[in-house]
Amino acid sequence: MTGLYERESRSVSTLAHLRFFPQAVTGGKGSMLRGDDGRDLLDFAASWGAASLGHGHPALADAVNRALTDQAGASYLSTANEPSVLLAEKLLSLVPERAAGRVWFGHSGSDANETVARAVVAATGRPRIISFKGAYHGGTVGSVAISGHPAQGGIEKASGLSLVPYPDSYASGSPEAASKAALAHIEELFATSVSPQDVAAFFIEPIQSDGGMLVPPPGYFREIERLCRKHGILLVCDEVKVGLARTGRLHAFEHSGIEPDIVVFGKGLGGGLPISAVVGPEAIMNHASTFSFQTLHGNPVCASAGLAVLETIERENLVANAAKVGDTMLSTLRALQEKHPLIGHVRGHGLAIGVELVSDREARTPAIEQTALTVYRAFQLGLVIYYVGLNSNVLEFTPPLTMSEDEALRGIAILDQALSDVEAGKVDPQLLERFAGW
Ligand SMILES: Cc1ncc(COP(=O)(O)O)c(/C=N/[C@@H]2CCCCNC2=O)c1O
Repeated sequence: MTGLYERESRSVSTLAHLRFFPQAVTGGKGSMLRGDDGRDLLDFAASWGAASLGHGHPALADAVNRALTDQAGASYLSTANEPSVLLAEKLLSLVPERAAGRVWFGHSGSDANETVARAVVAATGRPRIISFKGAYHGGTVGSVAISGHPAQGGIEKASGLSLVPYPDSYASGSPEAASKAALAHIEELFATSVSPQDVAAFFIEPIQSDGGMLVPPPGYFREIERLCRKHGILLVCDEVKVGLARTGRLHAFEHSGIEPDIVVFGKGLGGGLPISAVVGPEAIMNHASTFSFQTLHGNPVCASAGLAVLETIERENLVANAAKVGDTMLSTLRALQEKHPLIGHVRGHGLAIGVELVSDREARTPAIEQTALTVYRAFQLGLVIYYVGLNSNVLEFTPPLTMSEDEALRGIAILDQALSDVEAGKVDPQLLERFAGW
């Protein structure tokens, strides 16, 4: 345990802790973080996907410095400011026509999804919302209320919420079986307990990330879109973690061939600064004033960061980089399945990848302790990677969009060693005593 980590334990609250190992950093550049012990750490997490441009990207630093040096206030509540207007105009140009109405800015994916959950009910007069078991839409009261992640069990859900299963092709044995089962559940819901005309919105993740990096079966979300259109249900796509180039397309929903009514952005939009955005139809987004606001929403510094991220994604062709480097990672990880019995399934698109670890391939038994030991050992060897999943057994790869192929292969080599060490019983489970994970 390093000095900084010990000092943190005597000063910073644990309320926000989601800790897997004693990571303590003092700086970073590109795909690298600098540990307080001076170690170079290769970052496959990018702070849960927020550091989309890596660390210390000059375009982001320059944009933030300019916005702070000539500061157009610190909010958009009671004044327009140029950076937030420019960013709104840019986002409107990037989403499907049906969503290109107005843009709301927030600080986080949580406050964005919470705002959508309230606005769709208020604007449509429909009291119900559908979302998925395993979904993580946020950590605030109103976003937890429409989430389905087991880590939030016991926290109150929205009274009109229906949670339905997300199709899991690995658990179901095939994409076809997964899609059929998940769609049958929705048909049953509409036939027995929920009138579709009462449903304001269906919240989806185009890849369910905290639920285990679940990639939806081909055609599944086209069918969900068809049902939504048929019943006048707004399709809300939460692109907070896997959006904005991460999957090798600008929007992750493009892989499913759908056009959401409302698109939610966060995390990587700010490149490490707190900004989120909701882009949706004018009828929803202009339903009222003084409906959802916090003082620093739409501030010009974070809006400038968002503009710099979108411009850098275009200028450095990061959509193509995510696709290329991600394909290399997927094929390299799949090759490792031959060597490591722990690897049950490798899945993802671009730089949104999940590796599910199992202790029994036939039964697909979640390898919960081995997953925790693997990420701890990887950290000891110089790689930062976290885990997700309903059973906390899915390694999550969300590296900076700027990561190079060489860095990707170097990180996978470290992971290879970590898996070998865990499989050989060389990693002491007592290391996990102070790290509760999810
Ligand atoms: C699809 C999706 N939508 C919304 C959110 C909430 O974003 P914020 O944590 O910025 O409020 C998230 C946040 N995800 C969590 C953040 C907490 C740590 C666990 N890992 C995540 O990526 C998300 O993945």
